[in-house]
Amino acid sequence: MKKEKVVVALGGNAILSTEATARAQQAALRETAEQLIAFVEKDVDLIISHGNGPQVGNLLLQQAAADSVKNPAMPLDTCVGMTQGSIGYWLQQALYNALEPLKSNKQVVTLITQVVVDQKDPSFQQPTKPIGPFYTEKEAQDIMATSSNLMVEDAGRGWRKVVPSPKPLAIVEAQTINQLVSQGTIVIAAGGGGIPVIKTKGGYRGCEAVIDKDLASEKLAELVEADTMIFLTGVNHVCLNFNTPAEIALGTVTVSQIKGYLNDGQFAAGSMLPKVEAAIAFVESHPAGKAIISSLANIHDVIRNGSGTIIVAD
Ligand SMILES: Nc1ncnc2c1ncn2[C@@H]1O[C@H](COP(=O)(O)OP(=O)(O)O)[C@@H](O)[C@H]1O
Ligand SMILES: NC(=O)OP(=O)(O)O
Repeated sequence: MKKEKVVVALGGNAILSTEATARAQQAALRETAEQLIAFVEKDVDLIISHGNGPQVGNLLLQQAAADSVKNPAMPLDTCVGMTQGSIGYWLQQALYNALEPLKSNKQVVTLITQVVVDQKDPSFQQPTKPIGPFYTEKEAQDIMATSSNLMVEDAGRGWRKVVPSPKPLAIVEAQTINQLVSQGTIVIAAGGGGIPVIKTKGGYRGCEAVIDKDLASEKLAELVEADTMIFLTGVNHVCLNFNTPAEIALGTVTVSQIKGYLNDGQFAAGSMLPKVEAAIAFVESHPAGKAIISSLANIHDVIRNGSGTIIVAD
């Protein structure tokens, strides 16, 4: 019998909780992997993607700090590839260790993934994706005055560097991902939104940008014809009137209903909005499928009891 194919997009708190050391991120991913084992117990075909905003911004700073003729700073597309490698390594190892007590013979692989974008995407002229550490406004103004960096205020949390974030159009390795997952391998793919590449007459070429991981994960789910797309973030449900006394948690909603809430401005740009947009895009592309937005901590309830916000076709 054909297994359910699930794409899980991991939010920032799955990787980085307190500090950005390798040890702390590996510890966070150990806990994440233990939660993700619920999908192995359910016996689904599993593809996992993840973000890299804090990590790729930190890596760029490290590159700039060490830049010299003999040790040149790497460009942003290469840094995205480097974070796919490091976060993929941590998660892959954590998953193997979490699988060990189950005596499962499941294999786990991290796939370096290139995501095709349009060279003319307006985001190249107007950077929108916050990456790296947070700064005070004063620090941000000083950075902008002394460098070519563009900084913006990020959802009330502080100021961050912003980089272009073009829309994902296609995934170069989609077929390989599908082949691996159909053999029963857990595939970690499109990490950090994938490495942005443009298609030229001479072949694919990397470009300096960071793709939104929710949009890239949706594109991946579409291309591998997933049955279910799950966004795991910091809240159990998408809410109306979020963080107010009138907050209402959404359970199962249709695409039309959630589009209405979106048009009413219920979802914050840069946080819940891209998840809701990606969920809508997935269900519209695959009306038999469903998109779920919930938290890692709630994953057992999502799997067993249909908890979380579930977006379905009308
Ligand atoms: N309408 C909303 N309903 C629920 N959460 C919301 C809403 N608007 C903003 N949020 C916040 O957005 C967060 C998800 O965005 P973010 O932390 O950027 O994503 P990620 O988990 O992918 O890193 C939630 O944990 C919550 O704090
Ligand atoms: N690439 C990306 O969207 O990463 P974050 O979710 O960590 O910002």
